[in-house]
Amino acid sequence: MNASEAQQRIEALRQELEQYSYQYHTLDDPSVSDYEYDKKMQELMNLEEEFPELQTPDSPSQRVGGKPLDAFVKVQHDIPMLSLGNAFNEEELRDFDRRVKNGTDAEVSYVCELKIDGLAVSLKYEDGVFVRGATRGDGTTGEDITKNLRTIRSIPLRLKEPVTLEVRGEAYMPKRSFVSLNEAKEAGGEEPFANPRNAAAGSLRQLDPKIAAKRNLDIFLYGIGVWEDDPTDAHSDRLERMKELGLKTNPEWQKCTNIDEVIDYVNSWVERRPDLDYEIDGIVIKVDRLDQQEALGFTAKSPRWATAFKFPAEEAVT
Ligand SMILES: NC(=O)c1cc2c(N)ncc(C(N)=O)c2s1
Repeated sequence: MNASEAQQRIEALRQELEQYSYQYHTLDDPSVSDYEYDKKMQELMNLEEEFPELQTPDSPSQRVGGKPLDAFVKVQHDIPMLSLGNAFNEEELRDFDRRVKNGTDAEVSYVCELKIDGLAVSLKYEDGVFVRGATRGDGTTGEDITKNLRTIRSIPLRLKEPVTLEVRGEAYMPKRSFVSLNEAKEAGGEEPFANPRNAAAGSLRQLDPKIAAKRNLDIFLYGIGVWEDDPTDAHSDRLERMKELGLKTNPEWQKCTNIDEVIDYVNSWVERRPDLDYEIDGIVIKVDRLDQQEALGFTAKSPRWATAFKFPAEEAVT
């Protein structure tokens, strides 16, 4: 096989492997057997080894990259990753609703989303290619953990369209993975992690990507930072658009036309919380229309157009 034939075969294999990975990790709907996937991946790696000039960083073969880092590089967030104000009961949710209505002139709809108990991260895509991933850090300055985030199979290395944007989300460790990781740690005489959030944070702060790659981490994306020519005018549109681009969003979000519907949604998830395969520590409620978000603005550290209803700490995952 000559270089141009290899180039064609490599391109075809990359497309196939990216689609398989998207089906399996993002849609949770595998389209081929692991054997088939591994066979194609091995063929791609063999071709990239035979023709190293054809290797590119966005190749599916490059998920678990290189040698350990010496340290994490600091990165500045173009738009701060803020924390959320909290509500702990129904009355405080109604107070939030009153404040929102005082700050807007029209009817307000909300979007409710599960508050994932993991590590907040930012993913940057340029012309559709994943170029940088960072921790939230103090909201202004985070750490570059791109190599570790590339090992999360549900993070696409290339979006379905060549869009330039920065998205925010929560990397997390599924409950089942947390239990088996702690069993392995205890069997090896190592200190177990206290909870899945610490396990996810600990895994993503490893300097060696090979360790993160073994931790079966996952992610839900839920927000936008910088987005050139953003075509949306509501948060719910953004969630739909992120999904169209191949980004993994949480399927349980719901639009609510008033605070009573928000309270019903919150109460329903108090009951359903143990059924989830990942930990949540509450519900995030956001004003849906972006122009109303803009009118409401921010306090020194939180948006006025969102709040987090907090659940009591979940009983330990064992
Ligand atoms: N600190 C924050 O702004 C957020 C934190 C989280 C979280 N841990 N999980 C989900 C969402 C969401 N769906 O918006 C948010 S937003």
